[in-house]
Amino acid sequence: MSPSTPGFAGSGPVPDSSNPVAGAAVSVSGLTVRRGRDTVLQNVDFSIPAGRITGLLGPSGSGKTTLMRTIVGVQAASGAVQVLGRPAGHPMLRHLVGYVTQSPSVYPDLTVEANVRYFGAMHRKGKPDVAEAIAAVGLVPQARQKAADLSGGQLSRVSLACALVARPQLLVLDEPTVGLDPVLRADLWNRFRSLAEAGTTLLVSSHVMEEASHCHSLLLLRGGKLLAQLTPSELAERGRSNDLEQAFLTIITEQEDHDGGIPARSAHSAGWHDRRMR
Ligand SMILES: Nc1ncnc2c1ncn2[C@@H]1O[C@H](COP(=O)(O)OP(=O)(O)OP(=O)(O)O)[C@@H](O)[C@H]1O
Repeated sequence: MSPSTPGFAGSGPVPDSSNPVAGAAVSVSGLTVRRGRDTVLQNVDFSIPAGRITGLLGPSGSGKTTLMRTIVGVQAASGAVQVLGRPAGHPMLRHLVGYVTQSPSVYPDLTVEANVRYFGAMHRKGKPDVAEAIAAVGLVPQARQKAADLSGGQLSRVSLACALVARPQLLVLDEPTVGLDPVLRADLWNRFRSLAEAGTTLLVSSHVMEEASHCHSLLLLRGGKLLAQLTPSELAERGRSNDLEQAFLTIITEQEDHDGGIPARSAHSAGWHDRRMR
């Protein structure tokens, strides 16, 4: 949800997120995305359970953003992508799906409150919803400040509030915790958990493997392919380590060996460590 995604603007009744959709919120089958000459997602199949937090994890360039863009309906793709029972990008989904991009898209000349009010108005949300969304992201003290005067982490949280105010059934968050200190990061994960408990489905990308432990289910992407969909404890078991980053690297290495005996270049050339250093 951002000014750069006008497709999400609109009016009309917004279903409350306390009314969970039964079964899968998203199902993807045979998804392939080509960008230019490159195949950036290759024959991907998975489903995302409703009312759960699904983590989308993978090294830089593995296709996380492309996959999220496909789910929210702004990326051309082949294959089938069903979102809340409708094809991705269906006009009815505009009121049901919130998308927070990696780069915060807010109006710099408006205050935090005015930004959130603007997006709330598109979904017929009033003052209490605006106040709740701002409180949820810990920006009450900054509510009257112009967005232009905020830090990078605060700006990201304004974007998140602009999505939360609509109370979407599916919330797609591209690296929402980047640039946040550990306390705010923990606060946000608590908020995500509460949203899921109230029935919202969350798809959250991250490059910080420790964050995987906050998710109910994980999608592990590597080079445009889905390596696995599993729970954090299954990841630890399959990767033979309680360090989830190490466990993922083990799975990557095994996959490369399986795919043709590629030398175990994964740990450092996977982009994973570079990514963590950002
Ligand atoms: N506009 C574009 N045109 C062509 N290729 C693109 C375009 N945008 C991204 N790609 C390529 O698609 C692949 C997947 O990119 P994507 O942004 O989805 O990865 P990501 O996992 O989200 O990366 P990051 O974690 O760095 O944001 C990359 O190889 C990237 O170079």
